Amino acid sequence: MSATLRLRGPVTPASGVRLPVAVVLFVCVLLSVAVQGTMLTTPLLTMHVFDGVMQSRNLDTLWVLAAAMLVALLLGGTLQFLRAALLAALAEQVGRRLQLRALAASVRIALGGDRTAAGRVLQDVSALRRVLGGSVPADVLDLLSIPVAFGFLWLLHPLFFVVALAMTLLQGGIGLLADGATRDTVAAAALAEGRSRRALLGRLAQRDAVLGLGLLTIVLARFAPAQARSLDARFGAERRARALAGLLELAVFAQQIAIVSAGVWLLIGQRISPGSMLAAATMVSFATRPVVHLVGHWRDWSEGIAAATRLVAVARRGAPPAPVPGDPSAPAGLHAEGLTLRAPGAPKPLLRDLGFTLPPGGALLLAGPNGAGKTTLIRALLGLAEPEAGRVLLDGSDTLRTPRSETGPRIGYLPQEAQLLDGSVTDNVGRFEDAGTAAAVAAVRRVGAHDAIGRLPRGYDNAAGPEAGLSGGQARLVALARAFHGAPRLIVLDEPEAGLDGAARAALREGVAAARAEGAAVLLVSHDPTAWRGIVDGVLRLKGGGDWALEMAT
Ligand SMILES: Nc1ncnc2c1ncn2[C@@H]1O[C@H](COP(=O)(O)OP(=O)(O)OP(=O)(O)O)[C@@H](O)[C@H]1O
Repeated sequence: MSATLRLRGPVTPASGVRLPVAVVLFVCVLLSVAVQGTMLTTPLLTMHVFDGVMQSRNLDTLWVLAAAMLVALLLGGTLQFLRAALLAALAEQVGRRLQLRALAASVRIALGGDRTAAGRVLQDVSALRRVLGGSVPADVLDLLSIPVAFGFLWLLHPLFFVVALAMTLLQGGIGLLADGATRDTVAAAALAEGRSRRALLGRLAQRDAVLGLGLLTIVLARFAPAQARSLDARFGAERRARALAGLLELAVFAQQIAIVSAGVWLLIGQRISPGSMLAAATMVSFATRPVVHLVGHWRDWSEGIAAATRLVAVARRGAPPAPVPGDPSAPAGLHAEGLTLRAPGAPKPLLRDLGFTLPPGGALLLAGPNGAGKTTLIRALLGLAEPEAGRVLLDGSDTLRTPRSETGPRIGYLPQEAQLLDGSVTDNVGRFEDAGTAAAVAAVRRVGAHDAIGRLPRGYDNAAGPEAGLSGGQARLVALARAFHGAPRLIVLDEPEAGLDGAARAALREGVAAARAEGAAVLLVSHDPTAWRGIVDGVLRLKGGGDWALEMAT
């Protein structure tokens, strides 16, 4: 079945039948109805054996009925196997699709500053995949058998119907109780656990400071209480869950006793036949079994629902802003108007009503004291953060509301941290495009880093990702070259001189001048404006408290 139903990712017609999720779900529902149909024949045949064969003493009828039961069971088993295969393929496909979408959304949410929600996304995707791939979907589909089983019970005798209904409600009630008693605690414990684990991992990344300054004991002492609290909450929830699981077992026993007692009472009053009583006992367990299963696995589905709810919220929050068409009346280059920015949770804006135009070939230096909002402004200019008011246009395209696939290639950006990805120097400089080594070498040369790259053990083929072991300065040179790659229309450099030696700084200034000459608009943050005199056209100075000034060189 899975060979023809290749539901993983985008399926090519040659590799198997392409089935939409809705169709697979519909087939699963049909299969479930068929499975339930075959299962429900068992009590009916049992009734016939008891009432017919016992009276007629005809063994031939017994063999026929036994063979019919066997066929029904085999058919039911086969259909159940097919349904399980379909559900597994469905879970796999949904999981894969979800993972990529959720990851994209979580990156956007992390950009907005909520790293906790972003970090939890992959955990939630695995929780949901576990639930979808487990027994819960089949149990939910088995709920379809409940109305049919109840209908049969009513026909056998309304008392059986009443007993079954009471038992189903009791077991469902236990499930709701278990969920209500533990869901919030388990969710809060998981959240606290994830948060403290991430905080600890963050400290591990600062290993030199932690060990060198003898801070390890303090770090662990801070981690321990939060971890203990979340474990206490989790263990408490599990204790309650175990107690309720015991209650559920009692309810199942009570159901058997109740149905047998009702059957015997009806039998004594000669209101039903012995076969009906046996059929009712089997039918009641059919009616209540899906509920008992779901209640038994309440934690799986309750965690799955919580994970799905969070993922939907993440997808909504992480959706890219609705695209807007370009503004043909806007000036060429970078144009900001009415820009007001506020740091998350801050009472006052960092910047108020900022407006300027940086034409192609122009260069501005962004200056201001620490914390004045230079990086925040850069992120708003690049469309990475939404301003409180105003808009930013690059050659008429709104940088926030134009698809990144259009604006990304027109922008060169050096963030404060190099942020290199797994791959070689060439891959990182060339943004993993197939532009070839020549374009990467040209960008590296432009920032004067060719010799430095040549000194790496494998030169341009050297690994450059976060685990590659490049020095801070080497990583920064690679990131700097990436910002100049492919003749971007706008080059934004956040403190580009940080970590560079004197020769590299001089080469950088030459690179900026050359990029300007080729028509790029350049904006760079520096705490040393004098070093850039003659290379930039002016200084955009952030003064703190929302004030700013544009000082053009005369
Ligand atoms: N995600 C955030 N959450 C809360 N506050 C933030 C966040 N990002 C920035 N801020 C605040 O906004 C202010 C400006 O920060 P920003 O990094 O833009 O300053 P900067 O001018 O680049 O500083 P520096 O020169 O030190 O790099 C700071 O007070 C900072 O604490």
